[in-house]
Amino acid sequence: MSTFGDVEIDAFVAWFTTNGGCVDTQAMAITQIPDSGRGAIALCDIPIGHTLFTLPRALTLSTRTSPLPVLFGLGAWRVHRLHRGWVGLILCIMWEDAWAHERVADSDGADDTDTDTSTNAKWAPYIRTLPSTFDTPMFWSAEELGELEGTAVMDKIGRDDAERAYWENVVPAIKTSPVLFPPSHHDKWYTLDAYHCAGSRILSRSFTVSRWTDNGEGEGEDDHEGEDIQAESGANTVTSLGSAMEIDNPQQPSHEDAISVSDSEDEDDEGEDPSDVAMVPMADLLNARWGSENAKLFYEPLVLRMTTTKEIKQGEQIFNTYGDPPNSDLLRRYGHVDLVRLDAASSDSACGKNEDVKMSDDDAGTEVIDVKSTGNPSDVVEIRADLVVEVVRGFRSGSKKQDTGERIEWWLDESEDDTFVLPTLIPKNSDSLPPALISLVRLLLLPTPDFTSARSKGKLPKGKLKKGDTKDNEETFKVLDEVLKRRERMYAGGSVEVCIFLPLSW
Ligand SMILES: C[S@@+](CC[C@H](N)C(=O)[O-])C[C@H]1O[C@@H](n2cnc3c(N)ncnc32)[C@H](O)[C@@H]1O
Repeated sequence: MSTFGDVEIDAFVAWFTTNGGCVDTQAMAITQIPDSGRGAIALCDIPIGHTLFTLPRALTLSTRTSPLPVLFGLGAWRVHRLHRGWVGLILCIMWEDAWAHERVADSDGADDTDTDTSTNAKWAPYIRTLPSTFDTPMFWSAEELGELEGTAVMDKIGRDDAERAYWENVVPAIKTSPVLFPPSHHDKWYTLDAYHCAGSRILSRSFTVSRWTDNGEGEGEDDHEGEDIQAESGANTVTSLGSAMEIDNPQQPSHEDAISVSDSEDEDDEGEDPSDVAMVPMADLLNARWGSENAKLFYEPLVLRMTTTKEIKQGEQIFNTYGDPPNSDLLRRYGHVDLVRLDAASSDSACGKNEDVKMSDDDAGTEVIDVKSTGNPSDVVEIRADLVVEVVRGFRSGSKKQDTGERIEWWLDESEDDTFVLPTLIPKNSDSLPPALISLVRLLLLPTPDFTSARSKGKLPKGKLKKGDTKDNEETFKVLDEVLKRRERMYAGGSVEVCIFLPLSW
């Protein structure tokens, strides 16, 4: 396979094919892509439905396939709570990393492929291709993070939770087994930095795949956006937003035990089975760009198959989807943002144009981009319900203020919306403000007798404005206007242009 002299990738491809993977080396190559690290390109025109590569399930790396949980002892694994969340897979990756590099050192610098395929360094050539530094906000200084104030990234970085799991679960676990985790490895391969690095590898590269069942359907496939079942029987798609599947690995008799490392009762808060999360070699070398997906990973009983979903011309990049998330998620998970041309004039539907954004030079010769005409069409503005409540409190007269608590309680019982999401690109002929937001504002503004009556009927105010120029509408608009202004002021990095259309009923 052409890798343009990338020796790490050459070793990886050799390992991949020796271990049952197949790549169409006439059709694709791995190369450096400007500003995106490595990526895959088409070596010839490739038709739709073409298999680019396949890999056996046993080549994916998860807590189901790694020998570590069994070697450590499944009971002890649970005692150290390594079966919850990502912490177990993080430890498996740190352990693979340690042995992938220490074994090379043991063999006087000569890479020993036989050793790599022995029990505890099976994924070594793959692990050596993975990044060990990241630009994601997890690694930003406090000052740099200040630039993200007001965005949805801030509440989702989760550094404190991650570090708690490291100190409470990982550190005590590695101290219990000097054979698996030699003390000489601790300061090099099991540091807090190494822990964050392994976590970031999972965040930016792991796949979520529904558990395989005999009838050819994945369990929980509705849990993940972007997973569509293909017409072809027995083929389900996998996205890089998620997890791994049941691994059939007859060479590892202990595997059945490993499955019990994590069962459905160990699902995390979002209902995901942590052992569904897996690293998928080769598939994770594909980059992504908004609206540009042209290949998808499908899972079949024995293999995972990367298949083209569009025609790809020679020289074009092969993109796998990350589900086209907003830039806040892209930055947090992958460390990059998507800037595509926004054609607001023809916004009948999502209106991004996915050609590359050209940069121009300013007077000082620095590359600049026109942020007004480029962006990510999936971007959103999140408005928390408590901001709405705060604004309404400022508007309401003293007598009405007393029952605000009751109104909020009723709202949460009935609608459960505590955050409202505004698209930054609004399709033509659609209401721009979320109906739930309008409903909440109207509820908070209702005169007390109307509130009492609405509650007795169990009917929240409608999520649209009344027809005509009523006082009710005027007040609702004042509140919405103030909410949007305050939300805008929360952004440290400047304002966001949100184009608000009046709801159709206005
Ligand atoms: C699944 S990996 C893809 C392979 C990766 N480029 C590599 O060199 O190993 C995802 C990472 O690739 C990079 N990436 C993917 N798509 C990108 C894009 N459109 N722009 C910039 N970086 C991108 C980001 O660093 C992201 O975390």
